[in-house]
Amino acid sequence: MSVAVQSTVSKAPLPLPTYFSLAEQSFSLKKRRHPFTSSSGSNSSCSFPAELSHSLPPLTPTKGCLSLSRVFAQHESPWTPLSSSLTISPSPNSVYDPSKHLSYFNQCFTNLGLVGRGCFGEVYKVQSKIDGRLYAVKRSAHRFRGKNERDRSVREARNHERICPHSHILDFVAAWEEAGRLYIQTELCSTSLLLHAENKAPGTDEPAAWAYLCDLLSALEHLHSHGFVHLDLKPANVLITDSGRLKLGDFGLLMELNDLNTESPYLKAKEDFQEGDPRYMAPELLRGEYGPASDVFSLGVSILELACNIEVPNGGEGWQQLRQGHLPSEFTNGLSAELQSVLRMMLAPKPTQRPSASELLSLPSVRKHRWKRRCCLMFAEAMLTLASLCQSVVYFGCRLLSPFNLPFLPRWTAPRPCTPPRDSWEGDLTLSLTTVHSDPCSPQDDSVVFADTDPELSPAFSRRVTSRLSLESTSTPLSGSPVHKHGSHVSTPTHSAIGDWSCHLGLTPSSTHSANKSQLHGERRGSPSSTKSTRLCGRNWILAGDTSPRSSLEPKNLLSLFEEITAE
Ligand SMILES: Nc1ncnc2c1ncn2[C@@H]1O[C@H](COP(=O)(O)OP(=O)(O)OP(=O)(O)O)[C@@H](O)[C@H]1O
Repeated sequence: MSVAVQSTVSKAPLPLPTYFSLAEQSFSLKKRRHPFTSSSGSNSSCSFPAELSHSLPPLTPTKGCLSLSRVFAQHESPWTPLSSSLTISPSPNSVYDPSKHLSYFNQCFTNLGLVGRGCFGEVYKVQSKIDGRLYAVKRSAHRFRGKNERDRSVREARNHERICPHSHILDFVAAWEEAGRLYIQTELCSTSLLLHAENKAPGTDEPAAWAYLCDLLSALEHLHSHGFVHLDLKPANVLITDSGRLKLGDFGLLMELNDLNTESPYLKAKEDFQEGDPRYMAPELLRGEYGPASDVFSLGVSILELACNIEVPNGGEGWQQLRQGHLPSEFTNGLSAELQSVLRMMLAPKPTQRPSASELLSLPSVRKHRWKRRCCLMFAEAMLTLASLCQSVVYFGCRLLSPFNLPFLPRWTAPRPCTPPRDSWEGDLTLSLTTVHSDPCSPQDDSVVFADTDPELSPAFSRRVTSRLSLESTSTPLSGSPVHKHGSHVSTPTHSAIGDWSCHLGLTPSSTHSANKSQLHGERRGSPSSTKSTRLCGRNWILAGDTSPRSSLEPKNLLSLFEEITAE
């Protein structure tokens, strides 16, 4: 059989995508990446591969001359709203005062820290000062160095805004430009599907793969039915909410199907269709053809990768074979015949042979799994809402009872802020003139963000990375189905507290998840506890080496407190 395969493959090799470099020739077991390097791995548009970005020494700060972006003042744009959500409504709802020497971001949000980084942007968890909710804000990694770079970022924001809301599409909130950078505000998720998959134990995970397939087919069906194609579908561009729901994001390459007939302002050349990640790229894109079937192919490759827990090749024989309709049997043999047959349909070499997203959703095998998936999500989301309610009731109950000094109630102290002591982007605009080092991809850039949060962390970059790792792991779920392993609701102000509560309710059995959260808070405040390790003891958090009684009321120990009272 392998002889037959080889002869077919060698007959008609496909042309390689223009941006192929450092091609990985065959399928291999999944590698773990550094969470704060580019999430897209070998995305061709990045200047260097993710693996290299953290092995190279950090760039030394430039002392001699100002970077080009600082010399040419045209990049120093004032705050400019880009989304209709900011231009139509009475935009910053009185929180923003343009006469103040503070950026829109700093006036309207509290920055709670870095949650991820891609080739083009850094993503921060923030709390809105307007509605108190938690959001993610993606800021371009550096000031625009030219029109093309700006166009690419603005296109992503405008594309995202054009999509009608859907339960499996990342919610867009707003976009604006300030000081030569683009900011996109979206709903906050836990992590990306890529990072989630990399934290899994090796081996196949078919139930999870069916769940991912159902969610992403729904997202594609929605996009395609509204006349759009994503053209960059891959696990790095999919996010997971705390309930485990998948959300398709990153609409930088989104195309409207009508754009073929009309004059598209952005994509014209054949090479423009090859901007996506070659590992997931449909073969017809190399000929400059695109359509909904290209997304179905990319989804097929993503599901193959996630189901078998493998790295898919970005070039060579393995890449060619996959585009000739040959699945890597050494990995797919462990999958059920049902899933293999769905994958075969999605990975058909000719776009006309591939079923559409809605046809796939109506297959009996998919319908069966979709029904189960809906039930799981409903349950997970109901539990999160319940946990949120319980938490609020207990919180307000304790606050009401605290004046009575009841012996079973812990002494009330104001909740400790979970924000860094200094707004990390404070002086974002003024810094542009005073800070000399400005390389977007170098770690020093983050010293602006994390400076003075912990004196121990400042001198050594490696420790700062540790800090960021713990930050990242607060939002990265552990192995297993995400449905049962996330803790908190995404967009309520009580996000982290709910997470701890749902941990008690069995939704988040990840001790490291919350442990890191605890560590994170310690590190951010620069308290002595930041260097102590945390461990889980029964239902209470103990700081190893910390023998002092916990005086503050924390949601983590409220449940055990109430259990003790009931027992008495
Ligand atoms: N809404 C969000 N909520 C939580 N985390 C997010 C969110 N958006 C992005 N992230 C995190 O930030 C990382 C980088 O984001 P993203 O991939 O959008 O950046 P990018 O520069 O566009 O990346 P790419 O290199 O794929 O173009 C993601 O992998 C994810 O871990």
